[in-house]
Amino acid sequence: MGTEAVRAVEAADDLELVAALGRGDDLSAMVEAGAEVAVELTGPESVLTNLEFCVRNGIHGVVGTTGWTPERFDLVRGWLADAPGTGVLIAPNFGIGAILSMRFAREAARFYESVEIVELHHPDKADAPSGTAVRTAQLVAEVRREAGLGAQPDATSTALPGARGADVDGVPVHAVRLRGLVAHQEVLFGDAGEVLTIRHDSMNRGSFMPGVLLGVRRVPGAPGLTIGLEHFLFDQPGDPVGGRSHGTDVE
Ligand SMILES: NC(=O)C1=CN([C@@H]2O[C@H](COP(=O)(O)OP(=O)(O)OC[C@H]3O[C@@H](n4cnc5c(N)ncnc54)[C@H](OP(=O)(O)O)[C@@H]3O)[C@@H](O)[C@H]2O)C=CC1
Ligand SMILES: O=C(O)C1=N[C@H](C(=O)O)C[C@H](O)C1
Repeated sequence: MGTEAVRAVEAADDLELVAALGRGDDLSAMVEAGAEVAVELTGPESVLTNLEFCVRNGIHGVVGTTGWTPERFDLVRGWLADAPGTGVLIAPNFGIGAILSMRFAREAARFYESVEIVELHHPDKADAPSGTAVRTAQLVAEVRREAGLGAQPDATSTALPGARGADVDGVPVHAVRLRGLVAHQEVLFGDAGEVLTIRHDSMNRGSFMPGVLLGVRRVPGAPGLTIGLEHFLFDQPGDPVGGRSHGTDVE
């Protein structure tokens, strides 16, 4: 992802690549190079150190690294509270189709008694379930709560550990790791006599780059923490998903 992002920024006429850092490189190289925005694509074990450095130095952050928890988001909010004017976008998925599929899942959620998510990725992925699946489950669960839908039907009384997936906000999420895959997700909705499947496939990492570039262009104008690229994609006035006020959390 980092290699693709470097290529994408270099190819963009309106952006300038001033630094490209890898493991072990001195983060202060970003400050010395005058970086305005940093794109963070490493792993769950290093993202916090890198992002804290950026925020403390007034460098806006576009973060694709996954493995986030509510406690980790709170840490970022704490740093940003001391850095008014600095923006951080944390995007569980930069793929336009993935963001659309999350939106479609939100739309469908109130109509179905059952919902489960299957995410499928390459076996080099560190975190499970994927950030996208966690985010999708949370969005679906929020809509189910608002619609007054209760717990899902499930008569399972005996199961091997993991057989019913991870419980994310009441939504079972199943993670497949398979050589040959890139990044894929199915959201399965079920009700009496019908099943709706919303599937998205990322065929290569280049597919994430338009979203990365959108984040880089937009984050300087969005102080505070923004979770989800949809807030930059769907920001027409009156749009309930994208409407945002600058300087506050947007999730
Ligand atoms: N939001 C989105 O749309 C997407 C998000 N992702 C997420 O982005 C992250 C990266 O994915 P991917 O590129 O596939 O993973 P890779 O493992 O292929 O690449 C991660 C890179 O980060 C480097 N790295 C590790 N630690 C540090 C550090 N402290 N400082 C600088 N570089 C470091 C690694 O170096 P080394 O080779 O030495 O280990 C490696 O080159 C993951 O969290 C993944 O889930 C991925 C795809 C899309
Ligand atoms: O690690 C990956 O590859 C991906 N990670 C992100 C996630 O965890 O959702 C986005 C995409 O699925 C690819």
